[in-house]
Amino acid sequence: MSSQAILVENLTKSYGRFKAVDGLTFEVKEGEIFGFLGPNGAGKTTTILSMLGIIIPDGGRIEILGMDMSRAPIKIKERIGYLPENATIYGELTAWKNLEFFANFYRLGSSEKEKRITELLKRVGLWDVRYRKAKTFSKGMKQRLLLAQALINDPELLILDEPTSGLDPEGAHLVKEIIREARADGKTVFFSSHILSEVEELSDRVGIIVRGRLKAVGPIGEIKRQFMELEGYEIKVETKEPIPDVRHEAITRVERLAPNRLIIFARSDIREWLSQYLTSRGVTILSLEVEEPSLEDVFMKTIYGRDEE
Ligand SMILES: Nc1ncnc2c1ncn2[C@@H]1O[C@H](COP(=O)(O)OP(=O)(O)OP(=O)(O)O)[C@@H](O)[C@H]1O
Repeated sequence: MSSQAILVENLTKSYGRFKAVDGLTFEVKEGEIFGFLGPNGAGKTTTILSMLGIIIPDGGRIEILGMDMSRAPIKIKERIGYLPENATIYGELTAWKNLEFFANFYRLGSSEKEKRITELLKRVGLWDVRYRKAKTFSKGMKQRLLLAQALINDPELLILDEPTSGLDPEGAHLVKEIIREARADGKTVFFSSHILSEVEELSDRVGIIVRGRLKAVGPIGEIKRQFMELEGYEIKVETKEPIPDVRHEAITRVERLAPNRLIIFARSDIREWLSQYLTSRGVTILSLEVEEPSLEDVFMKTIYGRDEE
């Protein structure tokens, strides 16, 4: 049994001459929530559709739950749940009937089917309105019904394309709760979003895609650290006495604001070294701060960063 729920290797897809996905490689581990973050048009949906076998990629390899997508698409689909971007429900059918319709695609006995539908309607908070036509539902209620639909076959892996898109904060919160519960149940969740805060809040690991390419992948904390190593730590130091020249292999640049005030740009956090160095030269430190970029900065710079120009 593989410990990866998803393996995407060197995935490439063009529409005409436009490369929507360009050599994408990442993996999603079993049991984790993986947030696929990127601006509109970055290639998220194209990647997802390739993972589902709906789009045939130009190149690369996709393994889902240890199976090759190009060889076992049907077997794979039986074990995953999918929520498309802008999915629609049957407005003329009740919540119950909507789920029943999808439950009929899977080989479930009728008591098993009823049990599953009951559980899911309760889980997504639609039990009390199960006999209401879905067209009377709010956007958030519709989205929760769609999530229940994606869960109908008790999938091992959930693939959700922009699951909170267009929802108000309350609606988005409920959707996030359902996603967390799915993980608590042992399911793996892959979801896409262009909303940084939500990806940060929900994901165990994150992949950032920009113009068809993966810009970073890993736990948010690690991505921030990697970025800081690349972009530099900004260390501000203020002392009582004038500061002598500071030299360290991690320092990329020094800005002297005053004889006793410096901003040091470095590839690592050298505060400890700096404080020892200055103290050993009889300089009293008044303040020593390091500037950490917010994830917002990381994201923005990843998108509009130098190598993109
Ligand atoms: N069938 C198609 N024909 C031509 N171009 C396409 C097609 N589908 C997508 N594209 C283009 O490929 C790029 C990637 O689209 P994709 O839908 O994968 O991005 P996305 O990250 O999911 O964005 P969004 O969040 O806006 O859906 C976009 O520039 C889009 O215009």
